[in-house]
Amino acid sequence: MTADNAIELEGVSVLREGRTILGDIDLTIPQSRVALIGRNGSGKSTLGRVMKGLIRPDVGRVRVHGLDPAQRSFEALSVAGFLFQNSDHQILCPSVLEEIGFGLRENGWSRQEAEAHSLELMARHGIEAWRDRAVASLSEGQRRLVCLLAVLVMAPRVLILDEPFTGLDIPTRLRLVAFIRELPQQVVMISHEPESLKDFERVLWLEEGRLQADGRPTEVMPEFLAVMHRGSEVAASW
Ligand SMILES: Nc1ncnc2c1ncn2[C@@H]1O[C@H](COP(=O)(O)OP(=O)(O)OP(=O)(O)O)[C@@H](O)[C@H]1O
Repeated sequence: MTADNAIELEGVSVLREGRTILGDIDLTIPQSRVALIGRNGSGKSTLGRVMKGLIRPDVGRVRVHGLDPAQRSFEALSVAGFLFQNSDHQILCPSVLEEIGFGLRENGWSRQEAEAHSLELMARHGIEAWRDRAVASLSEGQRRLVCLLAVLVMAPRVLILDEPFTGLDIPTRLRLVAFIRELPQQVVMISHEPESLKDFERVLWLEEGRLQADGRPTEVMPEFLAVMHRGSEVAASW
């Protein structure tokens, strides 16, 4: 079955060096706000990358709004946008305007068209004055916003955000939370911060590449936090 407004995974496994990084994941995600939580190394980024098509599963099938995200067509490549945890992994161009228009240029838009479209998006977010600034001269929070706009300019139907709040101060984080709240896209967010998940409809908790729990934040978060705090007590008793 394929739904054109949901992310679907059927029997998805990812294996590396003889280890199961993701094991037999079955999911249908029609909700518009979904969080991936879990301890370090539990497979969250891998699952996000599978949804974006950056990793092809060794076993199983993925469909994002009806498309295989690992297909090389423009439609399939742009169905989901991925915001990397570290903006240095995403930034490819020297200036802000070039960075935001890069994906459009790659997809055959002329420089003029890409710049006009990018500037319009920048103006909507009040940063058109940054057009010629070197991306390297921006703060981490500003770079995160540029990366987010470089993803949004492609008009993806789904946004996958890998720990977008890491390293941001409280005001910048709150601005980003508000920004994400208003997005019309379906959002899948990897986050360790319970505070940022208040608006979320569904939380998927991964443990060692498998689904440990799946439900509303009020159902999943108390148990998750209790287990994580027990983990820290074990660490403290070493
Ligand atoms: N290419 C690879 N080769 C071997 N092992 C890998 C590879 N990619 C990921 N892994 C392993 O898969 C596991 C899951 O990694 P992943 O980055 O998905 O976890 P995560 O939950 O996002 O972790 P974190 O919270 O630390 O970012 C880790 O043990 C990691 O070492």
